[in-house]
Amino acid sequence: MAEKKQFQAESKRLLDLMINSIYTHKEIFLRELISNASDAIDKLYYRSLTENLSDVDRNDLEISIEKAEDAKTLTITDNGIGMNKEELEENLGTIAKSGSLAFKEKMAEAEKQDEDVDIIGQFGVGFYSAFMVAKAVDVYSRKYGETQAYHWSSDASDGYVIEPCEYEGHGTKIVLTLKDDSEEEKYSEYLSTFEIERLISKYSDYIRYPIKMEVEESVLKEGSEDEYETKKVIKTLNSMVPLWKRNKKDITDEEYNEFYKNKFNDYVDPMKVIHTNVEGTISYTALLYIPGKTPYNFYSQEYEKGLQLYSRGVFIMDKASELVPEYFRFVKGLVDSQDLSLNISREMLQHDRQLKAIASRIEKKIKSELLHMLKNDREQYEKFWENFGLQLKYGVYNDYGMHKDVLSDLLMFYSSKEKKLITLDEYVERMKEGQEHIYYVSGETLDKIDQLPQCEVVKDKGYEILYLMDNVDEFCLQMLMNYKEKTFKNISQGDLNLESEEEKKALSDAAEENKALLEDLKEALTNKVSEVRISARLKQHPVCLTAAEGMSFEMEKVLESMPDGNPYGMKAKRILEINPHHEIFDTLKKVYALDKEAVKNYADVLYDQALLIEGFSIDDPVAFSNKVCEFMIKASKA
Ligand SMILES: Nc1ncnc2c1ncn2[C@@H]1O[C@H](COP(=O)(O)OP(=O)(O)OP(=O)(O)O)[C@@H](O)[C@H]1O
Repeated sequence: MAEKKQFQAESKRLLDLMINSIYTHKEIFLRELISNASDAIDKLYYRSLTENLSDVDRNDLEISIEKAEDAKTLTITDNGIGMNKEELEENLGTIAKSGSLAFKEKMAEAEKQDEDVDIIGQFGVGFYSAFMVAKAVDVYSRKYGETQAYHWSSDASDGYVIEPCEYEGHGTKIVLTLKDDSEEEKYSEYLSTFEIERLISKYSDYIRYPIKMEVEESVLKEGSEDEYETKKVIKTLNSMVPLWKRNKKDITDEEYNEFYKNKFNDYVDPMKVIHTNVEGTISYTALLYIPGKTPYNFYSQEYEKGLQLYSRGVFIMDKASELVPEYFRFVKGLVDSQDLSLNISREMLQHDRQLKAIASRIEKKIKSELLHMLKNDREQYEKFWENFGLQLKYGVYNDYGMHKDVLSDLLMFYSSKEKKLITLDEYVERMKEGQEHIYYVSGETLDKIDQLPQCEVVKDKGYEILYLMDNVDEFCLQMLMNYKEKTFKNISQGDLNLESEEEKKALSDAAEENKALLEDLKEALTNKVSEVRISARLKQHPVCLTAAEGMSFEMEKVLESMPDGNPYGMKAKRILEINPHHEIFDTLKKVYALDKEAVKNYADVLYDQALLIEGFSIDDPVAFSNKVCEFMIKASKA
């Protein structure tokens, strides 16, 4: 008796999840097993072409399904590449590829919340899904080119066994012993010819190898013209035409969507399907999808971009990353070209001229489809933006701004006007006459930004402001430098130059008159601010903090939040601005006239207030609170 082995810890947990699954779409197990079978045949066929294997004939490659009502077994057989002992162990005993951290975390989360729906849909758990419907699974396999076959078996509860066995030919046979029917679930349904045909046509119709099954058909009796008899015939259940090879107008949305979900392991319909046929110096078909939801690991290193690559319908490789640029890495799909060599390897992809040409056209196609969506279906584009906008902004910033021109028309930001998303083009279109800059300001949330004192004067002038909330936003605008010849201007930084000549004069007079006061305030805030000045941007609020040209506050905050902190202590140069029209300024003047020392406490409190408004923490909250109390007590005595 062969030794019983235990599943790797994660596999065991995944299995338990499957066995006890309440997932309503258990029927997907068949699609998963057929998809594995088809992959295995793909691998063999690919080898046969690249290695000239004479004993593999394309016409013999197939998947077959057998059912036995009495034994309650459903068997799926392929004559693909097969697995040897090590591969059985590695592929079926452990969650090899999916054994990633994110997967484990997600699983722990799902277990905690008793939620299996998400995890099954999101990860396309493949082989293990068999255990949703089977109480025992037997896998018989013989690897192509090897003589010994092996039998892997498990009833899931107690590990698995691998032992040598007899097996004719190469490939894999998977026997599922279905669970017993219960009140809630009728597993025996999966043994009905009608149900199997339905599942194959729903999920696996496009599989490029025949899926065969013996069925009973009523046929005319030999020699008779009206008498029928029931005969057993082998029927091919799938049409075998790859979806992307079919005529676009004959494909329904549902077919596109089902294909996407099956092939790219998603459980939500895609938001956009791009199916394009290009004929010319280089011919190809591309079937591209923009997912309807951000993949759970999209913004992590683990996410692998790329398209599946086919040559004349023969699968070459998964995730050919050269086919989509980094900023469109959310696009999933495949490319099939008759002009590509089957022998193309991953290393060669980068240098392949044809592939580069395809990639460049794909990039243009994606962009034009996105622009089309932006113009014709705003709601959908905004949804797209919420899902993947961040990636486009990174795209502008990365590679020293090399791709900014491709992306600038696709960008969106919230704006002060309606607190809605707008494009840069829309901003420029509705700029007021005489407006020179595209104004922006950064902050945590729309509401917080909208309250910023700095916004007042700009809004008063009737200028729109872009509200930036993502870390990358300012970097992205800095990289763009300008849009349609309008430069970007941070309203929290430097001079805004929005005053009339008259106002300018009044401000410089006030500065001149109060020079000593401003100097002493600055002195009181030594090492904290580089300047205290009369503000040209405040209307109602008493104070604000602005940054000198160069580094902005937002950039400082981003640096601080980096994993290695801000090692060189780079800080934005702080300027404390005081509103000369606010009562606090008169108070300062009065106090200063009576007691020059007394303004120091005012300086501290005003500075701390400005820090809080700007979203910084204050150095000494206790001192701040004590000083505010002191002022309150004094006020009550006055
Ligand atoms: N019929 C088969 N023939 C040969 N190898 C197989 C077969 N079924 C499964 N395998 C091997 O087992 C591995 C694990 O299969 P599983 O379905 O769990 O995941 P996957 O197919 O790699 O991923 P996913 O289902 O998420 O696309 C496969 O990658 C493949 O190497």
